[in-house]
Amino acid sequence: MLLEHINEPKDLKELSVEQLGQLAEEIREFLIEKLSATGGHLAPNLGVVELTLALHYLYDSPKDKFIFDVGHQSYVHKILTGRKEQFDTLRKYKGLCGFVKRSESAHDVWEAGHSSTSLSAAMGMALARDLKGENNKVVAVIGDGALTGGMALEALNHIGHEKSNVTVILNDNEMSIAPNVGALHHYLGKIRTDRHYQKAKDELQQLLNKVPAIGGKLAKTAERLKDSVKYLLVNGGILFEQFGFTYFGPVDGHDMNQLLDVMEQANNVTGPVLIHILTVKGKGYSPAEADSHKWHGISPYKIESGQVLKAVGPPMYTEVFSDALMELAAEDNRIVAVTPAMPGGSGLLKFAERFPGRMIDVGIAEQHAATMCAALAMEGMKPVYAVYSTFLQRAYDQVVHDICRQNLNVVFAIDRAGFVGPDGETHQGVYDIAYLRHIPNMVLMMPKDENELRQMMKTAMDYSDGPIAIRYPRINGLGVAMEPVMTPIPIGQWETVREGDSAAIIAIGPMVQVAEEAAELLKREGLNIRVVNARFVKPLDEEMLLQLADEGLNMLVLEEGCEQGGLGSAVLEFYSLRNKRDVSVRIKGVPDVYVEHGSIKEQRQEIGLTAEDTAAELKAMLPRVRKRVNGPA
Ligand SMILES: Cc1ncc(C[n+]2csc(CCOP(=O)(O)OP(=O)(O)O)c2C)c(N)n1
Ligand SMILES: CC(=O)[C@@H](O)[C@H](O)COP(=O)(O)O
Ligand SMILES: [Mg+2]
Repeated sequence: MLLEHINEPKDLKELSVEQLGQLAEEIREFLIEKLSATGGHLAPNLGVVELTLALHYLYDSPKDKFIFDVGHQSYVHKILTGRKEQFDTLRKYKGLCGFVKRSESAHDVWEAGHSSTSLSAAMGMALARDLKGENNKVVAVIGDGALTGGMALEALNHIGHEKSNVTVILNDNEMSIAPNVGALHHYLGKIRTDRHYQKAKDELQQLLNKVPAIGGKLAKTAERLKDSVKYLLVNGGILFEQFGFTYFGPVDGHDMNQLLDVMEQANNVTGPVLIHILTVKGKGYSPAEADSHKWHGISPYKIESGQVLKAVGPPMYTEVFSDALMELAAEDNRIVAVTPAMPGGSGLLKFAERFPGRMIDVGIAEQHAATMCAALAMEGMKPVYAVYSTFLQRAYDQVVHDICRQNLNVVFAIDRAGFVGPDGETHQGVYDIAYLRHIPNMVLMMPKDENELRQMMKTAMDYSDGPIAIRYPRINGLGVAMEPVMTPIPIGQWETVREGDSAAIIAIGPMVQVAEEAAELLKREGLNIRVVNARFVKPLDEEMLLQLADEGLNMLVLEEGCEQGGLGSAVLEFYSLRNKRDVSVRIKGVPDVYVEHGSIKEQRQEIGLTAEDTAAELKAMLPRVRKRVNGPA
């Protein structure tokens, strides 16, 4: 076994190309075995084994800087840089991060999790290098999916302009998470299917050979035609060449010899270089090769059968959203679903099958998706922008400038709101309450359970006065009864789910259940805690807030979102703006920290968002309670 002797990149340098090939197979077996227990981004990593070996074989990390776009395909890099022993902790609490992580290794020079940032980072590092008079290599590895992200094209444009010494390795496996989309994808496809080019080129040559030697101008024209057509055919990377890059490729990204050869050639070129490699997502594990969409990010599985060990239970909120949307779309053909490259994760695959042409995947283009939805609404359609909370951060200006300011009736279906678990700090959906609620015309709501999500879907579809957003978490529902008819909820109306006169918890989303559990704990201590389902962040239920203040109840606002600017801030602002000085409000949410990977349960424990924490928080707020003398409360 070669892998056991590889503890840092220099251990690769003595290996032969054949040994590198053997090592690649050992790494594949390692990944398949380890991730069967931990889950993770298996397919992307199986596709970059040879590439990552070639990088560490040829270059000198960390002096030479490797920047992995998104970073979900950095497991091989981690194996080669001294972290293979930690793979049993991958994406677990306080364990190995599933993305590049500077605190883990000096070889991790740039972190991500969100797509399409690698080329901008590469430009910055190259510029710093040049200004400091240093001479290290800067290499960005970007996938064909990430290349559809606007930032990547902005950076490509700038790098070509600056003619910086940057090497871009385009890992083209024809997949984003789902099959990739876009004109660029089709362009790459043309280059990829070079056998057609090859055939055309050969036919052209044979044709020209048959033409009897013709003198004069015609001969010259024919020659020029042949050369320009040949150039175009041969040099599929014409687009990148026009951007100022020297294009190499397409290269078989699993052929060590080809990879090393082309990367050595590229090493001798000054200015921007783009190496286009063709890989297979999921290479070496047949279930992943057969369905790399499913195996992009996978739960633990049985290696032999490829059977995924999914926990059973009530439907995920995403599934409830998807079913409700299809029910509503069957009745309203204005409804169009828009996703930035997440049709699977956002639950839109069945919708796309059932309503052909009404599910639009724009690629990794959250900003474009938002403004396109604004225009769809402007023209009388009912766009449903399905997006993860964390990825909607990319489109903040478009939400303000194009959608809310023009007061357009876009429905935001914000998934992964709150803690997301294993993806950790780059993916936590804990900022959208803060970055949406202050925008004029926005309506923002969150259900306490899956049945209320259905009601909110109907509420949103019936609402036509401007933008409206529903946020829901990356968890299973509570298993509550689902009312067959979706009944809309009056906009801005909260709900008291538990009566009480000792204090009140104002909770949102899954925190309502936590609040009820805390109230149950405190009941044993003679406290009657009221629980309010603050299902609208905007508008607030002003009547209920004034009533709570009039009753003089101590209030604890409980939210799985940032405390600064969140629901609690909204409540405090409400009272302050009305000069209500004699109110007691405390906020319990996510403090000013990043919450790293682990399970959602562990993340709540770390932050103090459990029922026990909430009970303790409330007791600390209340004057010592005298035991009731006459019987239970
Ligand atoms: C801004 C943003 N939007 C969406 C995602 C979700 N996402 C993660 S990886 C990925 C696809 C990346 O495709 P590609 O770059 O081709 O890499 P591959 O997995 O094919 O190796 C997407 C859409 C993200 N991480 N960041
Ligand atoms: C790397 C990336 O951003 C996506 O693969 C993300 O991990 C998907 O998240 P879900 O697993 O919540 O769909
Ligand atoms: Mg890809």
